[in-house]
Amino acid sequence: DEDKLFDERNERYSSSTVGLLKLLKVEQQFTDTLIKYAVQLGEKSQSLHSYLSEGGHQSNRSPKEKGEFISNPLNAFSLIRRTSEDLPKWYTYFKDSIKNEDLSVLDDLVKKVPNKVDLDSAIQGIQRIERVYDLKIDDMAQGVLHDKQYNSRLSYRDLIAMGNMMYQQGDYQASAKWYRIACKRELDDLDMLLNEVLGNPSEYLHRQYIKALYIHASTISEPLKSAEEAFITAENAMADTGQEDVDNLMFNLNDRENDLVIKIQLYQIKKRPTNFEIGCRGLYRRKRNLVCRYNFTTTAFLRLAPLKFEEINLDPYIAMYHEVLYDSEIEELKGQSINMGNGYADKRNGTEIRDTVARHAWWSDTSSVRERINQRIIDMTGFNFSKTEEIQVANYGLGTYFKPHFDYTSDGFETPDVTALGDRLASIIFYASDVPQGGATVFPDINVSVLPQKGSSLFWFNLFDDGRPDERSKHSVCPVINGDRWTLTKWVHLFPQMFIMPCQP
Ligand SMILES: O=C(O)CCC(=O)C(=O)O
Ligand SMILES: [Fe+2]
Repeated sequence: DEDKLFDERNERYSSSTVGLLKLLKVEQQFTDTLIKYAVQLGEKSQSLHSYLSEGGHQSNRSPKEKGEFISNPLNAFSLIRRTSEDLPKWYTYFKDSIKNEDLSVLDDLVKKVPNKVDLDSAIQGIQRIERVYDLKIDDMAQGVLHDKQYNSRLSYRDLIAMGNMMYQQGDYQASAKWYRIACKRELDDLDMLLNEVLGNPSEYLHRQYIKALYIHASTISEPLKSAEEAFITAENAMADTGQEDVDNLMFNLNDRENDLVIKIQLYQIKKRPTNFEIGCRGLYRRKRNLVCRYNFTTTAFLRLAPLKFEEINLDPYIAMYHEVLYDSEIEELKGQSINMGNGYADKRNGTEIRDTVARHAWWSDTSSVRERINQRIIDMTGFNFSKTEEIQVANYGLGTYFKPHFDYTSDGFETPDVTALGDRLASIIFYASDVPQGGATVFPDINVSVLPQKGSSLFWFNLFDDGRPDERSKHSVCPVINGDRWTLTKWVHLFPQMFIMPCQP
């Protein structure tokens, strides 16, 4: 299966809401089948019912409810975690318990569960949301995202999965935070029946929590000692510790007062935010002396239908056109965007697994909507290009983001469109959805941050008049906290604008 794991053409459910909705359907079909055969488990069927009564499993949602459900990263992560880890265990349990029934439906479904890369990306997504927006893991576990309480929370096993990954990555502080909440959750709802099917992670969790706490504490009290050394000490010490001692330690750690001290210490040290993160948090200072007006002048068409126009930044020039995409066009676009590919921000480097930014596609269907949108860009900007040119569509997923980058390609790597038409003079992003939380477009070097507004479009230059790259055009997409982020991207190439924007002598 290794090859399949590293094949970047494989769809990742986590990297788009389109993918997450597909996975929701797989889970639904799977659990429907389990329920159908549950009677034959007799008393054991209790465990299935208690599993399904946990948050998240809910049939009969409307399409709109499904969309909202999946737009919440906690639900999305929980879905990916339990389909990739739990469903295969249920599969085995049913196969072993019900011998004389045909369970071939499950044989096919179990092949569709998310693979390790997908689960890891989902975990990274949650971690990214936590880091970039400086959220508290304690809050997230309870369904609070950026001060907003949602009706969803992470399960005991979700929390352990987060802790394990942070431990693996050597972030013992974050790891201890996740494990700590998991230990509390365990005291609340211990479920023996479920442990029979899914395994009982309790002993392992306690040992991991103790190790993570120890390593984190020693990196603070002995800063000269490396985390590596502390890790080895902790692993060795724990290997020699009997279960009774672990239980005693846990009893102390769970004591209310001790736990409070641990919590305070775990949250004491914070990383300094990058300028990109400050932008994502909406903390840049407001710009002054900018205007909003109607643009009547670009083309003859606009004299009939003026556009609402907002200046975002003067130098380099960035502007926003409001209400330029109709809902009906957006719906048509989404309908045509089922088969999208993984989008990456980094160049491929051997077998390294790259972060997916989003699912995207060149909108290649030569529909009349695409021509209409291209014509609109021509009307808006006065630039010159064929209205049959392709447009890029993107749909973001669980905590996915686009690192700070340039759209011009002068720094070496060339794409076919650039070879044929010249470098990307300007970029135009149409926001095809509102994003309730997160997902801003940020220009970290000039302190500009723009929140997506459905139907509006953002415009900026990547090059100076004479075609030299303008480094201030560096931009990025903040991770989506909650929402379904859709965009259309249009690049305006240099060559066709030759007679519209003459170079300065
Ligand atoms: O979606 C955005 O806000 C920006 C996307 C972007 O930078 C790109 O596609 O190059
Ligand atoms: Fe870009």
